[in-house]
Amino acid sequence: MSESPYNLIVLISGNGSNLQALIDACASSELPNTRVTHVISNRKGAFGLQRAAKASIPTTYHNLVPFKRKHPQTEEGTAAARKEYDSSLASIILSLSPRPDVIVCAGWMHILTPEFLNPIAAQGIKVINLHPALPGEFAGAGAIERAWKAGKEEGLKRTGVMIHEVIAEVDAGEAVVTEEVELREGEGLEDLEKRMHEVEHGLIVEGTRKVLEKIKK
Ligand SMILES: Nc1nc2c(c(=O)[nH]1)N[C@@H](CN(C=O)c1ccc(C(=O)N[C@@H](CCC(=O)O)C(=O)O)cc1)CN2
Ligand SMILES: NCC(=O)N[C@@H]1O[C@H](COP(=O)([O-])[O-])[C@@H](O)[C@H]1O
Repeated sequence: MSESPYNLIVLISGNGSNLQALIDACASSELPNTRVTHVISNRKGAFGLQRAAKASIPTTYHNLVPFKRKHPQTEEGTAAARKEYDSSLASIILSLSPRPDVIVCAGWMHILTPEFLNPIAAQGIKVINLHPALPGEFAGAGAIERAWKAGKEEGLKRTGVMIHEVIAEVDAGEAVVTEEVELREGEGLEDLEKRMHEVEHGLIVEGTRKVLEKIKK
């Protein structure tokens, strides 16, 4: 990797354990010459914001409510609000210094619209996402529970985790790295979730490193 550091902006919505994995990797040799320069959450109470603050990483709470208030509470109004919200999110990110090399969705629980994706792509910034499923399976929210149920009810033998490029179609972007996770007969959902999160914490670092290795600084 080059002398000038690689800059990551991480989008979160919750606990931030995957954010923590990235922060720890930057502090070790796992992600050399790399730093998390900003963390953005769509939820004020996200514990990941506290993790960032503890690591002296600047944070932003990007609240959807002010955008919703400007539109009628209809399907169309909500869609318009989300587009304005996403456009604003892109403007916030593009106004930050240093400019990110990669934006990592680490439990970011909003579907990103082209109003976000297009201006970011225009600046040559990659967006990647951690998804607790394999390519083409269980797209969207609640993937772990859906796989667990498929194991119980349909005999599914394995699920997995992937880091993928983010495109408009949800969880359909090219996979950067994947790892299968076996489904164990009689295992409870919480135990599967624990095993999945352990895989996530390693894969988010490996996937970020793979993307950074392709960026020439
Ligand atoms: N355009 C894209 N946006 C996002 C992607 C993507 O691949 N393309 N990945 C997701 C992350 N994600 C799964 O990995 C995901 C998260 C949330 C949802 C979802 O249905 N969210 C609801 C709201 C849920 C909430 O606010 O509690 C919604 O957006 O209406 C789907 C997929 C990140 N975004
Ligand atoms: N569709 C994306 C998705 O469901 N992501 C899920 O959000 C969690 C975030 O945890 P964290 O806040 O502790 O990193 C991850 O564990 C992942 O399974």
